[in-house]
Amino acid sequence: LTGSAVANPNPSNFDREYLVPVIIGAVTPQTINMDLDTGSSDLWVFSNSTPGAQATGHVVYQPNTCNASTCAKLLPGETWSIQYSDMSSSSGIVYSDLVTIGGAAVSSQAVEAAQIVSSSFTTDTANSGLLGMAFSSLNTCRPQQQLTWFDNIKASLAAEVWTANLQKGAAGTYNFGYIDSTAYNSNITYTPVSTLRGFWEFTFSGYQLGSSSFVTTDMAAIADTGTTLLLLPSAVVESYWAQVPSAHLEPSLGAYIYPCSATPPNFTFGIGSYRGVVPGSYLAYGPVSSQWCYGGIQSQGSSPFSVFGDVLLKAQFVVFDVGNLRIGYAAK
Ligand SMILES: COc1ccc(CN)cc1O
Repeated sequence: LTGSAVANPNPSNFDREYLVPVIIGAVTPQTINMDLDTGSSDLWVFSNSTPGAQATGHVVYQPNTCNASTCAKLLPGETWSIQYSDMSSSSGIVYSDLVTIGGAAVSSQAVEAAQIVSSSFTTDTANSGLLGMAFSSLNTCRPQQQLTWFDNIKASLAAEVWTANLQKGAAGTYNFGYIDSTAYNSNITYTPVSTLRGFWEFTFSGYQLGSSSFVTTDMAAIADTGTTLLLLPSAVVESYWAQVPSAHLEPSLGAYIYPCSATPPNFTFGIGSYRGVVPGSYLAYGPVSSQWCYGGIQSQGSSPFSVFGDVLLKAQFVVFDVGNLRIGYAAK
């Protein structure tokens, strides 16, 4: 078994997130566009349990709890509640239902129906749920923790692996169970993943800012498709933006902005001896005014790891190798 699904950048703004059409339900299937998120492990959707004012503009999951084996089933007493690093949150109840992604189906997947969503979810009307693809240890369902879609399907797949091939301003692909050797043009460099924090956490071997020399230093990072930007230690971020005249940390935004007339420098990361290049044009996130643009590299703050978000991931072919607990990067 294998699967392949399209990854559509959020239509309105600057590749803020990538949405995947997910088919939920057997008796009355619904296609729900969801943000595949390697930084979390809950599969949750806007639903008929979400207050109307919070669900306006969203497709909502309507579980068909009919009386056959293929119907949705409420999991009695199960609830979930999650808060993300951007302080957004959601919570609700849990059903079991058929969930198909790119032709690969899980018959009894925990589908977490939202009863409450925070405002930034409500306003993001292109996104009707999150599809957690981190490790199941982070799943918030209680009292019985639930498995991610990938954990449920992995034994049926040709290989316990999936890949992300995101694109700048264009549709990309998530493939499940196989590696498409036509999708990249360098060898894939793998490095071990630590699951101790439940994320796709790994060590990268250093970085290069623009045309400066490569700084060799082991650093921790997570690969997070659910984070838009590239988050690095504040000292590195300061050095990066120092290369752009007039770029500065804007106190009112808590973020670096730079003159839209400038193109930011490239960012290169190391995985062992592999060098992954993020073109400067990928690090231009979008305008905050007619003159000033929001940088694609920002500080990781007090986080103990950097966050390789979409602005970096879209420049690479990325292999999430669950079977071997490793992550792979290749140029494309
Ligand atoms: C408000 O939108 C989101 C909040 C948090 C995540 C997960 N990092 C994904 C989102 O699309």
